[in-house]
Amino acid sequence: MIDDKAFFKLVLDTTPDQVVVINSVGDIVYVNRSWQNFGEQNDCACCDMWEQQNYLAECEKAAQKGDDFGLKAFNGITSVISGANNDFYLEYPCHSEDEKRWFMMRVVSFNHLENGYYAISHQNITERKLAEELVQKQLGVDGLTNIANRGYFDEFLVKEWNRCKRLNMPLSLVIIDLDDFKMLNDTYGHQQGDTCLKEVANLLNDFAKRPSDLCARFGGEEFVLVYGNTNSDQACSILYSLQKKLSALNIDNKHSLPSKTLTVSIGLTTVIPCDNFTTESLVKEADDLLYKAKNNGKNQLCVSDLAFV
Ligand SMILES: Nc1nc2c(ncn2[C@@H]2O[C@H](COP(=O)(O)OP(=O)(O)OP(=O)(O)O)[C@@H](O)[C@H]2O)c(=O)[nH]1
Repeated sequence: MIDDKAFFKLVLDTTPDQVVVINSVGDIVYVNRSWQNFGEQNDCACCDMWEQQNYLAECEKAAQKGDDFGLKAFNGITSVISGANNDFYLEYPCHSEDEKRWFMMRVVSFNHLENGYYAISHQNITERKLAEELVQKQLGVDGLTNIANRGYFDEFLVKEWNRCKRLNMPLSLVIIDLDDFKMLNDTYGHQQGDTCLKEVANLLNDFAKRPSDLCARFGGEEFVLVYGNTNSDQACSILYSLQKKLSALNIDNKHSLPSKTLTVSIGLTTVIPCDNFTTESLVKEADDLLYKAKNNGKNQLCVSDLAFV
């Protein structure tokens, strides 16, 4: 039986997973070779000079900067240290400038010479996550917000267009763009920006309840709403209550000009589908109205009713 410290250290250095061991107050007491390599290649505070670092303090720092995953990691690790949980798993994004990456953190406790220790391993799960993203895309779901994606919207709009054309009913199309979203990203960080997009998407999705309605992410910080069998007045009244609910969310965007909290600009157009129009011209009209709203100072709704033209 081998009982040699150097031997086991070498064994731990063979794993591609980044392993770090902390004590019960979060001080790092051991890291393997993969951990050190990752730190050197990625400029990570916690991997560099690891002997002087406290893992929990690094998670807390990340959480204070608005990193949700930092907070989740902190809570998960402390739950294992306190004995509330036997172990803890967390899948989290760790994208670099030029590469999408995800990792799974796994925390397990063990005792050595009557002291409690916690082995935290980080496994690269990017391949699986990319495969999941691809499946989601094929299913028509936007990976970040979990609402419909652009591809699903394109198909839905054509179907709803044809149905409304057959039944001679109005169809309303709305394009919503978050105001000064770049500022929000720049002020609070990209991750906070992602959280904001998810919050807004959830809210908008609540305003697409009927089978003939759809809320989708059009791209970036733009969303679309389709309302079959809905005239301009009806769509406007939905959008006024949507604007109220959005402003009640009170999402900070302190450097934005229209307001210190997040606002949106909206283009709404309504048409009774016929051969004079196409789905493309409908989208273009809503987009033109959106840009009119932006140019008029943002935080407003611009409307055109083509149903009676
Ligand atoms: N966090 C995050 N940001 C995104 C995402 N998609 C697009 N963005 C950002 O959205 C910002 C859009 O910037 P702009 O097109 O200048 O628009 P804006 O700052 O909202 O300005 P206006 O439209 O004129 O009000 C860019 O900084 C993009 O990086 C995303 O998925 N997550």
